[in-house]
Amino acid sequence: MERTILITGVGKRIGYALAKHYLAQGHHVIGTYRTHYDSIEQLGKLGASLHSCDLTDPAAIEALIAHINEHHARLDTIIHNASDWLPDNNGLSPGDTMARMMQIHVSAPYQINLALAPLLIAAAKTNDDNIGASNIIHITDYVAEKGSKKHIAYAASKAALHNMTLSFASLLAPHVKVNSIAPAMILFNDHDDDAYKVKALAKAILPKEAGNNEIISLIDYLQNSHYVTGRSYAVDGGRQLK
Ligand SMILES: NC(=O)C1=CN([C@@H]2O[C@H](COP(=O)(O)OP(=O)(O)OC[C@H]3O[C@@H](n4cnc5c(N)ncnc54)[C@H](OP(=O)(O)O)[C@@H]3O)[C@@H](O)[C@H]2O)C=CC1
Ligand SMILES: Nc1nc2c(c(=O)[nH]1)N=C([C@H](O)[C@@H](O)CO)CN2
Repeated sequence: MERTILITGVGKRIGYALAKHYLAQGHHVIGTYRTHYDSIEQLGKLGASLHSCDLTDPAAIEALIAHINEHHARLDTIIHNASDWLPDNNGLSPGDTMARMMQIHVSAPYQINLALAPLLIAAAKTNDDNIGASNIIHITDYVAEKGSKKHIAYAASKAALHNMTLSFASLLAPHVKVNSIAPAMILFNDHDDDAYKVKALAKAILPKEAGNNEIISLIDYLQNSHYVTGRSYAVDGGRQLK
């Protein structure tokens, strides 16, 4: 079935891979971005609807919501991917650090989910099996359950994002499923040196950089399910067993 899928943070890495995957499958992708990379041009040429939206800007969030409600007849899936992996020693005050993490990872998804839920419900009802036919996916992090000594505010905000999975799953049943995906070592960053990579890989009993497809395959499964909701799906190489 052809879906309309909203993905936040499509400019690079996992969000970009998700957008390309669903465009290649013939779905309609609505992508938000902050920085206008060449990748945004590429996604536009592939047919994506693209919106500049800094999730720390309330006016930009309101404009995104208004545009989607006015210009998109249906919405089947929201993937909250956009994220800022801010360490606590980032130069901002602790108050500003926590406020930024909660804004991007909690407040923005909260506003978007509440405003666009009617579209998700309406889309689900167009399906023969309309139970659990639409989806919200919150991409959290393994550290939401474990904590992090160097990313305290980030980890707390991802834990709050998972708590919203529980609340929205109850609120939007039976037509909309709401699930978390809690990744660990999916993609290194360009600035990661060999020492960091060795240390990071050693944290899991499956020591590998998992890659985008681990997330893509799980989202494909969640979208096609009609029975899984209110849960977190770990993609972490068995870190809890180390
Ligand atoms: N990569 C990994 O190994 C892991 C990833 N995750 C989670 O998976 C998801 C994707 O990860 P990854 O692709 O590595 O993420 P990145 O940090 O590489 O990119 C995140 C995206 O979010 C955007 N973004 C950041 N801040 C804002 C903002 N204020 N407003 C709007 N957009 C913003 C970025 O835009 P811009 O390009 O402008 O910065 C970028 O497109 C994230 O939720 C992340 O927390 C969790 C654990 C491990
Ligand atoms: N927004 C982001 N969140 C996270 C990233 C990232 O690059 N962007 N990376 C990680 C690490 O891979 C970490 O899981 C390694 O243990 C975590 N979150």
